[in-house]
Amino acid sequence: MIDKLIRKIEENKAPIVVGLDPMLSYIPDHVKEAAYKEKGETLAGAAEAIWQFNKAIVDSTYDLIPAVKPQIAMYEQFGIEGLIAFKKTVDYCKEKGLVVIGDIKRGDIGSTSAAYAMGHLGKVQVGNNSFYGFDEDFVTVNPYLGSDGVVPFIDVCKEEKKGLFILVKTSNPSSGEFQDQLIDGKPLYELVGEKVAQWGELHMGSEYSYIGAVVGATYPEMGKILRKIMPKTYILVPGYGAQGGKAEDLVHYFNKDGLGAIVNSSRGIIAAYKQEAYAKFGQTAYPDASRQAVIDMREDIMSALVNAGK
Ligand SMILES: O=c1ccn([C@@H]2O[C@H](COP(=O)(O)O)[C@@H](O)[C@H]2O)c(=O)[nH]1
Repeated sequence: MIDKLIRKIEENKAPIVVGLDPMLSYIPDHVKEAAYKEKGETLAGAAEAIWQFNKAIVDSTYDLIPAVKPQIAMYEQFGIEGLIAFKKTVDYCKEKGLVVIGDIKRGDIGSTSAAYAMGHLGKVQVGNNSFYGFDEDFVTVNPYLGSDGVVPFIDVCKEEKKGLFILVKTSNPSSGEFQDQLIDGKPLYELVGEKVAQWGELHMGSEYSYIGAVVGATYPEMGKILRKIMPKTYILVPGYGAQGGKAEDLVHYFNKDGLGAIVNSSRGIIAAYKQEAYAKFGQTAYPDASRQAVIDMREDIMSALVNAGK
């Protein structure tokens, strides 16, 4: 799957991911009204609104991008109905040829991690039958329970030819509380980065490993160091746009080959119609606003890479 992701990045000249984080407040009134008319102001109504909103954004952007990253929390808050909308979104994006990164941030003791891994990436056995659950292509994993929590995900990836993005240095303001703590003089995120690189070396695609890392756009100096520590690791970079990360800060997350990183934007794309720059599209043409925001993001990142000689 890492090779498919890289091929699609190269074909589209777009090292970008659209984050599908459909908060109800981002969904235009006409979409919510139609969904509530059909299913009521209920969890099912909210899930229908989410699904219709996502579908329109995917239809309007899929030819420009390699991948999407649905954030499961935005679906899970609506219970089972929300998870059905999550699954419909995953399936639809895959039908459209997109690589799907499930942002699920799981990690637990061994047997529980194995269950998460089977449910999201692999198959479960029921009697003589086996079934895929959510069936994303990659998922995000929290490594802070140690190898026991991560290895079950790696095992399923090996079997299914899928991949992971392991949290190394997150983009949020308080990420340093634990992640920057020094252990024998080295910050914890560097130790985690070294471990991710070791796991990765044992699980390679053609050029890059299918064991990737998450490094936030909001800490560019740390991103530069982590790029060196993890030369063959693909880095998923959240925090561009709405959280303040800028294209010129992100060039060091990429290798000289212009590959090695993929930058996520969620609110900046799916709620583009709410921004001043895209206001001319209005609520009804929200998918067109998202398309334009993807084009602008691609241009922003590609020109920064060209200026940096990558
Ligand atoms: O370090 C991290 C890890 C994950 N995220 C997730 O990415 C998106 C960011 O959304 P924006 O609207 O582009 O800010 C969201 O799903 C986060 O949960 C992150 O931001 N930082």
